[in-house]
Amino acid sequence: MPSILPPYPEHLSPEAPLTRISLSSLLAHDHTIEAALISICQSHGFFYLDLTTHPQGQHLLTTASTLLTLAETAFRLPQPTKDALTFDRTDSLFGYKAGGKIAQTDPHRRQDRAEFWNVSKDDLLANRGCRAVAYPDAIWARKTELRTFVETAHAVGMRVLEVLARRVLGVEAGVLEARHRIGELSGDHVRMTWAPGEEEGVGAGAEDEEAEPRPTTAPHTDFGSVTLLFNWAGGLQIESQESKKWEWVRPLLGHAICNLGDAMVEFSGGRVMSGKHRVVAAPGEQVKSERYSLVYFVRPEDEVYLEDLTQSTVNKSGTNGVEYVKAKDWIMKRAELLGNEMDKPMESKKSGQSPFG
Ligand SMILES: O=C(O)CCC(=O)C(=O)O
Ligand SMILES: [Fe+2]
Repeated sequence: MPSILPPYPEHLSPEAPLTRISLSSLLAHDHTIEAALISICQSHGFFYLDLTTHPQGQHLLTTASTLLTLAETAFRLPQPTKDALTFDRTDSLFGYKAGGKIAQTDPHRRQDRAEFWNVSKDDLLANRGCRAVAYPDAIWARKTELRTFVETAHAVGMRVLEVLARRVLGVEAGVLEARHRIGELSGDHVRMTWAPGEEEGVGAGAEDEEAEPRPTTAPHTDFGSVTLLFNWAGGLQIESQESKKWEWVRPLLGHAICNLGDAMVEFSGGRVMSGKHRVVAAPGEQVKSERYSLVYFVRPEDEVYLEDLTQSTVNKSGTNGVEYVKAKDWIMKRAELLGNEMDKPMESKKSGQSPFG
């Protein structure tokens, strides 16, 4: 945990009612847990993943804590060093993003506060054909830990996809597996995020519940398949499907927060959900603390079509009225919406639009 974080407020409402799924049970193919997972994915798509009782989970927890120390170093690099590695969003997703961006999907058009370092899975694993982005030495020196984090997080994501393939899409487990091979080029990456602390009283819900807070990370749905998130301070909120109100997500020790992204909405023909979320100033006394998070995005391979896999025959040419795009193009289009340069929202068949995840 970032050095001595003040406690999360005891009573903070509304709180997102996230179910806890045990990684041990999931890896043991426990039917009750699989059923719970399916029902979550068909409603809001967010859950806590209890990592405490399985060696793979414990490994993720230890590595996440180690990588937090890397994040502390990487965001403290001189601003010109960070700026020089800014990704341009039309060509690459990997490198640095400063705060101050306005998301196209944010109706309030407020500048975000979070900085990102996005480190590509393909660079870390030296996958054939990767672009080999130049990361700062401080990051590259920790590539061994980053690599094991990638391998374990990817394996956990694949287990989630395996359950959904068989029991929601009604296809063989291998159908999704074959579209998310770790050794093939994809938009998968480790994201470290950082945002400065704020003055007391500026947090969402602090005084005026209706006031629109400046986002740390603007409202979005993730656009990959599965996301694994580690955060230590509060501030993450999920939009309730029913009330459309923002609900707080309490960080839980020993747990990751797991959610589905829009690629899974496409693959499943709309049978699963990618929940809309955002990050605002941490609640209570935590508001003054710097906020870090660590994310792994499992995404489809670059050459994979974002098609509805529940349909047995798919016509990619568009002559049946539906034109499918390849994951690489889809992800780049979504990423272009990150900044404030773009005016046009892009079209999607089923999922909500978001510039971030
Ligand atoms: O920082 C967090 O808690 C969430 C970050 C997030 O949603 C994202 O990077 O897509
Ligand atoms: Fe996200």
